[in-house]
Amino acid sequence: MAEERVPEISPPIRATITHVIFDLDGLLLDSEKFYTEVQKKILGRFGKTFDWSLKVKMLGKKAIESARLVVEETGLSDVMTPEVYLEEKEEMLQQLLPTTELMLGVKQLVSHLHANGIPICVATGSPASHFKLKTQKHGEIFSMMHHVVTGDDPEVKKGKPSPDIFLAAARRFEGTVDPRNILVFEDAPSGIAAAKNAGMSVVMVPDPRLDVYHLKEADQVLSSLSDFMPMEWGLPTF
Ligand SMILES: O=P(O)(O)OC[C@@H](O)CO
Ligand SMILES: [Mg+2]
Repeated sequence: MAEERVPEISPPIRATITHVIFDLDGLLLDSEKFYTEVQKKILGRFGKTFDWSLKVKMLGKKAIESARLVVEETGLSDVMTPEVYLEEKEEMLQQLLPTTELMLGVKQLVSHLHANGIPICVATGSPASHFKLKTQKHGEIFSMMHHVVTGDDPEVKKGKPSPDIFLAAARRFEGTVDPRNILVFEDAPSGIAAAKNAGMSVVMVPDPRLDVYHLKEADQVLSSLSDFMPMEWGLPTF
């Protein structure tokens, strides 16, 4: 008797994606650990600890917004302004950021989307000067990005969870792009909220230490970018 062939069943398409926006820190780059290290060192000098709950609030934010949060929430306001706090961090970051490595699956996914003509870009809360330092070893990957929007861009009035940065990133693609056709990749709760506020779909690749309640607004949650299935989003398959 001939063996019965079981037809392959494709998963339903979640959305029809034509354009992709990548977050940077903690998503494309393993750079959050450097910001954490520097924050711990500065706070340690004042006998303060830098805990995970504060780190979660800072993820994805513009540098000055993060600095304000640290200074206010750790009671440093009497000894330091957010601006001085940023300056304190800078020297150590200048040493650490150029050593930044890519996260798992980045090379494969970015190269795949680029090779298949899907317009891709970066939207990061961090400033342009830090983008340059962090990406200097990874020129090939970042040359595939159509554009980069950083947190100090004049169009980014408010950081994530405001949709400003993702709407600015969408405007800089060629032609008019409907936000419903844009997929954002993010690691931060504030970034998930920003993408949803911009009317976009969002795949979250969270730090495993994040509490599950932070994951619920994401359209999909993955352990790493290497688990992403383009077909589920109407994108060309690997
Ligand atoms: O928006 P991203 O690229 O995550 O960067 C902002 C912040 O998380 C850096 O500590
Ligand atoms: Mg991030």
